[in-house]
Amino acid sequence: MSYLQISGLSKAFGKKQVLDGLDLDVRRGECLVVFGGSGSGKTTLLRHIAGLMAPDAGTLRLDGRDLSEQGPESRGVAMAFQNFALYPHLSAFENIASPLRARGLDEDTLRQRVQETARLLKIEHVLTHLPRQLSNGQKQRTSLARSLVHKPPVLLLDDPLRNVDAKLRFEMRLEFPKLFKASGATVLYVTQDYREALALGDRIGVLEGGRFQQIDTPAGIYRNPRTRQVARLFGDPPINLFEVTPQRVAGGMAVEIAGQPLLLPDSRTDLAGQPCVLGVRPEDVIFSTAPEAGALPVALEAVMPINVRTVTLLKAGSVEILASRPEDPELAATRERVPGFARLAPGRSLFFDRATGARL
Ligand SMILES: Nc1ncnc2c1ncn2[C@@H]1O[C@H](COP(=O)(O)OP(=O)(O)OP(=O)(O)O)[C@@H](O)[C@H]1O
Repeated sequence: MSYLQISGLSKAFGKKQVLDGLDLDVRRGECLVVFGGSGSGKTTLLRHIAGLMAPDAGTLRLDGRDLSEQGPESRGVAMAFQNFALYPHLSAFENIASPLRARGLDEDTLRQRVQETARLLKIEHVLTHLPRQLSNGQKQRTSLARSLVHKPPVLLLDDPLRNVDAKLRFEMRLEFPKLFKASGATVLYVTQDYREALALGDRIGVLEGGRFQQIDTPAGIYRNPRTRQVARLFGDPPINLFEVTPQRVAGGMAVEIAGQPLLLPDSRTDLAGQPCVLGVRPEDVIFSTAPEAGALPVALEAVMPINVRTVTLLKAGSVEILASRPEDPELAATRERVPGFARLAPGRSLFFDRATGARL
């Protein structure tokens, strides 16, 4: 059942049609990532949901209620921006408490809520600090705590990791899914980074041309992109694209690449004779030096080692272990705790001296 329902949302700025009849259904408690290039209208969409902007056409409903008559403060929607502005003269505690004070909450409940949220974000130890005494990561967490503290039913996050360093981005990406689930909020999360989208979204909406081109799970978007454009947006190195006309051959179907035949492993006989574009992800191209029937003759010209991986956080008691595997959207979509076992790859352990740090 859809919780936030947007139908036919349109918005133009002058001659520029930014949103063009956009439809979106968000389920209660899910994290929906709004993914799209710069200027595709992601922030504009969030501003409409928050009530900071009125649409030219279309309707927005939250839990069955029409939002058009409701001002920003009565919608139950919290929005956090790229630049998390903290009040410089207030402690982290008071910054987090500010939305509760504005609502006139009693002191005991307020303290309890702030503590609880700070614990969730691992900033209990810096609550007395002023913003200038906080590291960037702690500032980030403090502003997130401020967005979460009054338990908004809907949380809108506008590219919150855009301006943070790589290490913090990585840490927060690992923590966000658990944090969102613990908060109970329905989250709309804007990003331009496809890895972040794959890592965080229960579903991802690809915004282009004023509408969602596809809304699907990360694995669905990655494995079954609806268009060539969507296929190209996800994946680094990008998907290989070849203009081909599949033909029936003895043993199945084949295409011609650079004048040489390549046997297709999938029997798409319905495409025989139809000019089309073949898309193959780099991880699905298998190179070998041994000749194989139906394989395309190639030469390996260059090698570039890069890390396109799916990273997992494992816990043995309270000990955290990072593990990574080749990019794996199915695994990346895991939100539940999965019991299992960890082994070490043979011949890869490095030992260092405890006192000097020297390699043993
Ligand atoms: N208030 C406004 N007045 C005029 N044009 C606007 C206004 N707000 C947004 N735009 C234009 O609408 C388009 C979409 O802007 P928006 O900020 O929604 O994009 P975005 O997808 O969030 O981009 P980015 O990822 O770069 O933040 C842009 O071309 C922008 O210049």
